[in-house]
Amino acid sequence: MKLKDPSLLRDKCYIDGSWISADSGEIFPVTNPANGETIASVPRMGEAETHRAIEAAQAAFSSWKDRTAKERANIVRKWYELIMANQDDLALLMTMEQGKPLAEAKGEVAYGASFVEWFAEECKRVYGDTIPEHLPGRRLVVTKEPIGVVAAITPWNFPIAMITRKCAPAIAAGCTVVVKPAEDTPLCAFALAELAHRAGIPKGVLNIVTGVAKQIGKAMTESTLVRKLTFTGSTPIGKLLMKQCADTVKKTSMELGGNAPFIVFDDADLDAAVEGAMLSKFRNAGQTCVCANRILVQEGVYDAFAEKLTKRVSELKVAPGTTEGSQQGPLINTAAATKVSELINDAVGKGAKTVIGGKPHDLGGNFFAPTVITGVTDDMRIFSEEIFGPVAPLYKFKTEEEAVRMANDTPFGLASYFYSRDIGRVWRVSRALEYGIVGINEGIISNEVAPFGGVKESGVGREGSKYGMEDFLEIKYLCMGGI
Ligand SMILES: NC(=O)C1=CN([C@@H]2O[C@H](COP(=O)(O)OP(=O)(O)OC[C@H]3O[C@@H](n4cnc5c(N)ncnc54)[C@H](OP(=O)(O)O)[C@@H]3O)[C@@H](O)[C@H]2O)C=CC1
Ligand SMILES: O=C(O)CCCC(=O)O
Repeated sequence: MKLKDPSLLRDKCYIDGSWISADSGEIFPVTNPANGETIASVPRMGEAETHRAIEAAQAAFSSWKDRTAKERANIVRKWYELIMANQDDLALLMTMEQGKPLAEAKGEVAYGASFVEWFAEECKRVYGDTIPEHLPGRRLVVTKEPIGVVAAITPWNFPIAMITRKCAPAIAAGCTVVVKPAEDTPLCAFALAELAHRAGIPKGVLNIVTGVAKQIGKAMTESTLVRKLTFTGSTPIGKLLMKQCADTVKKTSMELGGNAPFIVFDDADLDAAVEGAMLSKFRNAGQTCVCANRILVQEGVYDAFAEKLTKRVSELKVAPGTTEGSQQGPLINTAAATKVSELINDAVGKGAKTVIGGKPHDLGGNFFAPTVITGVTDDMRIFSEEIFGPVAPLYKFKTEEEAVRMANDTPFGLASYFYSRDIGRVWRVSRALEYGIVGINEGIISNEVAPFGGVKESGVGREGSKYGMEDFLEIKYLCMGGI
């Protein structure tokens, strides 16, 4: 891997401002999902090292929180500038360990950096309140304080943005953080730590620990020093971590699985809907929690939509992420490709029809052919499970009521999308969808200025936007008498 700045490729954990090996000296390999080759080996840490990282974060907390907001803002802003200055190297690291096409990886670096920029600005506006007194001679004041040591556990599908979306608000607010990145994508996390170090983020404020997920998660959740756990990943692990946090009553933020409906009504601009579906469905090879998971199309435009979508899907260039013009890289691992095949086979076995794709790509390995299947119904596994792959299943519906019922027929409630040009329907359906996010005539809803998060079993809390800061703050109420 040829980085412009080779020192961004780190293979040790970052604890208390130093690069550290596991106590045991054990390591595990990081592989390129496009060809299975080992890129680096990183420390296999466990409970003891995680507790030390938490202690370092606790030790750094009091002086970091006592800096003025402007001082913290300037340092975090510097971090943003360094991330953007190293966009090419970070993107290459990401493509090598995660697989997404280089152009998409560059986009994620900018997207990830946008949270750092936003929260550097936002931390100067953590305002409190005054409340009209309830009795004479009293003054009631509300202040907001950083919550303390934060533990963050992040997934492999956005190796930079999921870390910055958590760490930037936490650090800007005055918290200190211990991050456990996914085992598949630790190198981006280390590079972010290296840049944080160069930006002047003091030792102990940001720590990165890699290793045995269960042990690290145990140390993070049982520690009384950790006041908040923020997690992005699967719903079962999110539920497990929430349970583990109960004993020490930690505040939690959970960004969990989705099962996004993408509804196309008869009155939609069909070309716009196809473009929106391409973006929402095939971004990151379908491996996002906000990807369109069920495409519901009204009967009057079903065949036309299927035809137009299939044509666009046939044009997708599948290739290793480092190949010029690649639009879809490999899936993260063999298990992911196997699961996608199983969901398609189940649907086809129950009567669905593969229009294009439907099988592993000719490139072999973890590459999967971009797929459209029609005639999909709600008794198939694919209706209720997160696909996390490049498969567009098309369901047919007759009425608006039926579409809304199908859309809400899931325990998940993260992102939803619909295309319509009827203003009355736009308001009705927006209100009826039980989701944290609704994209209306829009396939990409993620950005740093808007609140990202779900309802039902998709999670708790919001990331990004002014609301994303609140999750790392505690309210303190001062009641002054004798005035
Ligand atoms: N909502 C979302 O954005 C995401 C959803 N998913 C969904 O989950 C499926 C499985 O993906 P997967 O990567 O296995 O998701 P996981 O939920 O298992 O992994 C997410 C993070 O949690 C960590 N983790 C796993 N088990 C524990 C534990 N017991 N204690 C503490 N941390 C733990 C992982 O570590 P490690 O990597 O070391 O195992 C990783 O850092 C996907 O196919 C997709 O459907 C996956 C990723 C993101
Ligand atoms: O899939 C996820 O893990 C959520 C990130 C997606 C996004 O920010 O758009």
